[in-house]
Amino acid sequence: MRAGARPILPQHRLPPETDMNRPIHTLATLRHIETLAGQAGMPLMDRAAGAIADRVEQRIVRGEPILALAGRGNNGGDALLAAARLAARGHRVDAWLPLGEPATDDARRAHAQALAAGVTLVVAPRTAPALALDGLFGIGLRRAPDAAACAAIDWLNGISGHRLALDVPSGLDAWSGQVTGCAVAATETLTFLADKPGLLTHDGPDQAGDVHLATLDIPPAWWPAADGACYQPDDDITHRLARKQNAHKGSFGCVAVLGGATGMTGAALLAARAALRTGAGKVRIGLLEPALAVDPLYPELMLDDAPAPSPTPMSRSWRSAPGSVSRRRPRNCCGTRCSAADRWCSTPTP
Ligand SMILES: NC(=O)C1=CN([C@@H]2O[C@H](COP(=O)(O)OP(=O)(O)OC[C@H]3O[C@@H](n4cnc5c(N)ncnc54)[C@H](O)[C@@H]3O)[C@@H](O)[C@H]2O)[C@@H](O)CC1
Ligand SMILES: [K+]
Repeated sequence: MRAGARPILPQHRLPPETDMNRPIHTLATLRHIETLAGQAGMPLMDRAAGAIADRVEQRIVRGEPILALAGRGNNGGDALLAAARLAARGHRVDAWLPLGEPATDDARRAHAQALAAGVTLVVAPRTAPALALDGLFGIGLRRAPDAAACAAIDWLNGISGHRLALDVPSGLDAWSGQVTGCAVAATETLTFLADKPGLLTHDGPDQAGDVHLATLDIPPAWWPAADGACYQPDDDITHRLARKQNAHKGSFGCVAVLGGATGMTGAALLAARAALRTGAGKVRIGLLEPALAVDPLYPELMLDDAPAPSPTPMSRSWRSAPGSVSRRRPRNCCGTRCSAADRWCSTPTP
């Protein structure tokens, strides 16, 4: 890093980069990391291009046609620089810029390198590619794609080949996960630096396909504490929890789940099962309308009636559970409402 260019974000720490717990950062943090990399002379686009080219070579065999679809920003730059790398490795690569010439210095440099490496610029795709790189828009999407962008996106969505989205599928809002207008339906997304919230929520999971992360070797000290994490437990999570052999359910805390108004038992059960699977020792469900004596899949769950309304004293077990509760019915079907005054909380609803 250049002298004087120090990271300014607090609480630096290593982002946990396991498949089970991938950090999620705000787009502002990613932009800040990008700035630090620029100050340090760290070639992030080159690293992204290398990761893209490696990924492409896992998907196709030499000789199959590749198309790089590039927008005007650095997302397009990623596509063009990857195209340059692939052409230099002997692949057959076309590049299509349906929105016009590159508009950033890095993208212009990538464009020049692509041409120098033998990438063919086309005004319309010549043939159906075996793989297309989607580099129209990344985290710089500012508004719904216009007609020209949607036409290119529609074309891309119509090919039978592999659609590899770079950073995020073009048209998807990298923060909200929403699609307004049109978006690439990727078969796979290679995202850079960290997972984007938009890949994980709303339309994101449907649009992104399989998501892979290329961290681009950012120094761990540059990362602030993550704003969230993509938690992906496998079915055997409990065997990964570090526990003494001589432990029992009383050693790992208690979770209380309240819910299960008439016809809504499932939400309470799912929440309670999730608590068990993530390591809670005792999990009690207070059903507003008792419908079950036991959960046959998770018989270790303790099913109960929801406790009586305050000020009636609650049973000892419910008093020891997190928070205190009232038996007042939720005001919507799933009881989304949480209130400090009412002191009950139940499951969220869309
Ligand atoms: N943030 C980082 O650290 C890194 C960023 N990289 C790449 O750079 C991307 C971000 O690049 P940019 O900030 O240049 O942004 P983008 O390339 O995502 O998009 C910006 C361009 O699209 C135009 N645009 C935005 N919305 C539009 C719309 N609805 N219709 C038509 N044009 C529209 C803008 O005018 C601008 O020309 C990332 O997604 C990633 O692919 C990578 O090179 C690696 C590192
Ligand atoms: K993209």
